[in-house]
Amino acid sequence: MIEASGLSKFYGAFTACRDINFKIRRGEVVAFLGPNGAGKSTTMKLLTGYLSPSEGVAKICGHDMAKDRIAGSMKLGYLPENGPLYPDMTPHSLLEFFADARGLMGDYKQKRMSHVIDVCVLSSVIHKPISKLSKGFRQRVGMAQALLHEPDVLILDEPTAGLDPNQIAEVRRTLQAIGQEKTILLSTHILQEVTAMCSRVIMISEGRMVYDGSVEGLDDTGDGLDAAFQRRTKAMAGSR
Ligand SMILES: Nc1ncnc2c1ncn2[C@@H]1O[C@H](COP(=O)(O)OP(=O)(O)OP(=O)(O)O)[C@@H](O)[C@H]1O
Repeated sequence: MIEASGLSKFYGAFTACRDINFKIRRGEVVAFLGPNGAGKSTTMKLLTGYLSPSEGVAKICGHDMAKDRIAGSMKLGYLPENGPLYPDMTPHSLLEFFADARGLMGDYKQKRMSHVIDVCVLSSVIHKPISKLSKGFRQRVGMAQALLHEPDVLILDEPTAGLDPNQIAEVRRTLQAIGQEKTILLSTHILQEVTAMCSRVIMISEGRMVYDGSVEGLDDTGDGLDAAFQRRTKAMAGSR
C-alpha cells in the first residue's frame, strides 16, 4: 500500500534522505522514528507526492506519486507536520473546501463531513477561525481533513506533537479505532506511542534507514526503547 524504492532527496550537496526502501502492507500501523532532522518529514513528503524525489520511486496503492499523483491522492490521507494551512478559514469551511476538491458530493459529502467532525470532536469550534484554535484543535482539524475521503492509507507527520496528555490519549484512541482497517505510517518522537499503537518500526538517522522490523526487535538488548533509539541513531552521527 505504501512503497519506497531507492528514495533520495538532495538539496545541492546536502542529503536530506538517501536510498530509502520499504513496503508497507494493508492493515499495518508503522512508526517512523528518527532524531530531529533525520529526514522523516522529507521522506513523508516524497511518499505523498508533495516533493519530487531526486532518485527513486514512491508509490501509494501502486500509483507512482511523481507521475500519477491524483490517483494516488484519492487513496491517501496526509497530515502534514504543521497541521492544516489556511488559518483564516474555519474548520467547517476548510473541510468543505477539501471535500469539494476531492470531488465528494451531495449526501455522501454531508455524511463524511459530519462523521469526521464527530470522530475528531470538532463541533465546539467548527465555526471559529483556525488561527484562533489551540494547537490540539488545529491538529484535530488536520486529522479530520486527512480522514474526510475515507482513504485506505494514512501518512501522519507527528500527529500528537504539541498535544496535552488527554488530547494524546484521544488521538491514540482514534488511530487505534481506524487502524483496524487502514494502513498507517506515522512519525513520532514519543516512544511509548510506538508500543501502544504500532506493529512495526522504520527508523532513519542522518537520512538513512537504520532499522526496519518489529517493536520488540528494536530493543534487542532489553535495555528499553530509549536506549535502543540512542544506540541505533548514534552510530550514524556525522555520516551525512
Ligand atoms: N528545502 C530544503 N532545503 C535544504 N535543506 C532542507 C530542506 N528541507 C529540509 N531540509 C533539511 O533536510 C533535513 C531533514 O529534514 P526533515 O524535516 O525531513 O527532518 P525530520 O526528521 O522530519 O525532523 P523533525 O523531527 O525535526 O521534524 C534537515 O537537516 C533539514 O534542515
